[in-house]
Amino acid sequence: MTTLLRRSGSLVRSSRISFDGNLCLHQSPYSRVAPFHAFRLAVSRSRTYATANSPPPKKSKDEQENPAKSAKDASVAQGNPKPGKPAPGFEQLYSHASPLSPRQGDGKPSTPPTYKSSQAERNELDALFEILKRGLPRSQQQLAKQAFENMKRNGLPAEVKEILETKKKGVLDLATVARLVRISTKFIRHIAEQESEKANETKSKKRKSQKEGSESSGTFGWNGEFKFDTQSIILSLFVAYMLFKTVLPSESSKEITWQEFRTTFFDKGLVEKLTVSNRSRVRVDLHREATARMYPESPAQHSNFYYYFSIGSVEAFERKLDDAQYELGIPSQERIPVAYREEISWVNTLLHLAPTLLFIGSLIWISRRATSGGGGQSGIFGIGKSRAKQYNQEADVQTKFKDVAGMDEAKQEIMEFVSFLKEPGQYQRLGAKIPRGAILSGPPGTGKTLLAKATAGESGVPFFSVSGSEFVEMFVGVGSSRVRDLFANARKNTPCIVFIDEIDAIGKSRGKNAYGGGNDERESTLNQLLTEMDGFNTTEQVVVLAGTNRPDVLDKALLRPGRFDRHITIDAPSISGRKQIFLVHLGKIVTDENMDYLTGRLAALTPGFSGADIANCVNEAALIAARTSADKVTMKHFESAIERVIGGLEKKSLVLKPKEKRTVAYHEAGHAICGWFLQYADPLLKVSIIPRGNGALGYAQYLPQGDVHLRNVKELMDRMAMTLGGRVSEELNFETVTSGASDDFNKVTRMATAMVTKWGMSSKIGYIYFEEDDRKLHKPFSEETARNIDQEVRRIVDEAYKQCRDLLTEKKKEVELVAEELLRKEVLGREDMIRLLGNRPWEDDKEFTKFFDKDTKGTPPPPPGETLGGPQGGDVPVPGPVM
Ligand SMILES: Nc1ncnc2c1ncn2[C@@H]1O[C@H](COP(=O)(O)OP(=O)(O)OP(=O)(O)O)[C@@H](O)[C@H]1O
Repeated sequence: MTTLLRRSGSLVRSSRISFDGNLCLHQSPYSRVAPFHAFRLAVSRSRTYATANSPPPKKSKDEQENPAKSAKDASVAQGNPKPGKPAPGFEQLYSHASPLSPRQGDGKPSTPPTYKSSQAERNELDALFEILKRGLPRSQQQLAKQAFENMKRNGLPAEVKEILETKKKGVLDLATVARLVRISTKFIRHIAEQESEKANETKSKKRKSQKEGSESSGTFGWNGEFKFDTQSIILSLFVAYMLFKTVLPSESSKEITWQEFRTTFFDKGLVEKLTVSNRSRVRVDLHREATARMYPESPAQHSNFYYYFSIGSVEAFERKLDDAQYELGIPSQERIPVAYREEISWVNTLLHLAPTLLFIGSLIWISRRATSGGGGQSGIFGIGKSRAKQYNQEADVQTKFKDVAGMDEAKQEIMEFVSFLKEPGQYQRLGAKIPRGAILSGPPGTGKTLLAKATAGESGVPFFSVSGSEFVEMFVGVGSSRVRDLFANARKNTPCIVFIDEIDAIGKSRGKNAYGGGNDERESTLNQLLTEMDGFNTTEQVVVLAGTNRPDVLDKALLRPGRFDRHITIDAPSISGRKQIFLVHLGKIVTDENMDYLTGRLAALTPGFSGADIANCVNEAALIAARTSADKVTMKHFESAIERVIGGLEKKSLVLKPKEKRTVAYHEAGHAICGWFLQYADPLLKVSIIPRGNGALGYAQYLPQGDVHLRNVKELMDRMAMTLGGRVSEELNFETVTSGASDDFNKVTRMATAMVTKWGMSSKIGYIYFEEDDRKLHKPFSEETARNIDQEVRRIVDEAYKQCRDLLTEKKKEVELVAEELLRKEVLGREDMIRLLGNRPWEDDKEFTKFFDKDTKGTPPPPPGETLGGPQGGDVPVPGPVM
């Protein structure tokens, strides 16, 4: 017997018998009851056939005539005079068309009668449940219990009642037991169905509410669709792993020693199979049921759990196992099977691959970071791609020619490109060659980019905008590759406009770099550009526009006809141009000023302003108005904005000493008197001795004498005399002079030098032009000429000085008058000057004066223009062509 027990196979056999035998503990009628699952199969099979094929049972005539009566009779016949209602939740059981279902007259299942149970019957039910339970899987035991409890509580169905009656009589045959099992199964299934229905209902309600929630909030919730993006995959993997870890016991295997293996499992015959992995580890598979019975607390009963032990060598293990089996007397045909296998450990494999994966990952990450900052191209392969931004003609390029004020000639020139892009046929028919491109050159902010955009907007074609510097990269060959890519893109999108801003970054003249060698990368980029521009055929509607502030440094090859055929120069706007630009930008501003007067006055006040300066000024005025909580922008705000743009913010915190203030006032008065009494100088518009942000101790604005294009010697001499007015006034009114006139001297010297070396205004030097080139080490003239130039410059400045000194000596009283008034009021305007000095002896340009002399509202005439001399500051008007 001992031997038999130690044999694992025998143990299993005996355990099965005892398990089945548990069901038969009660002798008599139950003793041969088959396990529950076998009945279940049989019952469900018979039910299926019955429900599918049998017609409802025929009713007797009496039943048909009086169904209620017949039901009552039936109940009475069963010894239960008052049939009750079915137990709640059991109604449906009878509502299915099955032979079990009692039927009403209309063929619909009727509510079956139930019978109140006695205590004895309830005890019987408990006993029946105990028997049934053993044949049920654990998951169903709870449901079965619930079914029996329901019966006890709410009444017994007729059939159950019948079975209990039969049992009472002591004759419970196999067919009756089968009936009992069938009814119980049905109840259990019914309860299970109800629960799952309930669960489904709750689920669908939840889903519905989630859906509604996500729809109403406009966010995307889970809608049953999988999105295969990296983040979802990683998230799902993580959730799956966490679930796996939660559902499965964290310890799915446990190491034991050989001794434990022997005493705990092997000697007790619990081992089913051994598996040797990688010649170092033995997995022990146990007979689970037997182990569970012997060690109820052991984790070994879980299907995913196993024990293992390590071995030194396979040979030693086999020897030990043989010895052990021999000791136990296990015959060779019943010995424990041993399998061998080689396993690959994923963890080890991953650890081996980790450095390589890490390296590749870092490479990809670095390349992405390196290129993503610059303009949207990602990945190391995107480095040679063009970074031009493409503007869509419908959505992005809304600029039209009406938004570009002034520069009528430039617009005229560029208009031809628009009509070429719109109607190419008209040109091609006449055999005209279409210009390939145009270079727009001019000072910063004069509207070159704006004009190019307007060209694209008018012609309704895609617009590629790129800056010259975006071709430049530290890698060799990237520039030319980007040029190639840009033009390839453009060709795919014909007709289109390509705009290269700041083209001088790549288009600089080759070989001009005298020092330090050439820049091969830049030159190869330029060569590629030249090639691409040559590469168009006449039918390709790609127009290349380029903008630059330095047309003088561009390579000649770039400018030749066939590439950039048109050279369009955009200068700082004239007074009428400024007026129009103000008009464009004032469109968005809330103001009730008279537009004609406002734009005229502002244009007069802003000589030398570019379009960008004007846009800035208008915006600044709106900001000032907003800061003071005004409802509209007034002239005062515009004037403050102009002052601010020119001179910077007033520095009220910087308080000058009385002596310094006096010097500044006399200095400014000197300039003002010269400007008032010299015929070709500019009369004062506004002067203030409040220091401003950029280091100037004062600020003055002079009325410009129209847009001047030529200056004669007399005008230049008057301007130089006016510029020296500050210092001369200091000399005449104080014991000593200050450093405040240095910028005046700079201006005067440059004017005088230009008169001598460029404008042929010195009879001694003659009609010679000497180019200033700071990069050249040697001057382009001899020592003697240099000496002569110096003498001539000195002579001219001395003459201007004399002229100024004579005037200010004569007008010493007036200087004092103006200076003292300035000291008192800190700010003087044109009206103050007229009040103090009378009308100017010379006629001023009406174009300008009309905006200031008309000003009867007392608004101080505002000021763009010059900043007044602090120690390092400048003052005095700047004669246009001289500078
Ligand atoms: N003629 C104009 N009409 C209306 N607005 C203008 C005009 N010129 C310039 N502006 C304003 O100035 C801004 C800057 O102009 P833009 O960028 O075209 O100058 P740019 O000549 O290309 O300057 P840069 O040479 O520095 O590139 C424009 O956005 C516009 O608001």
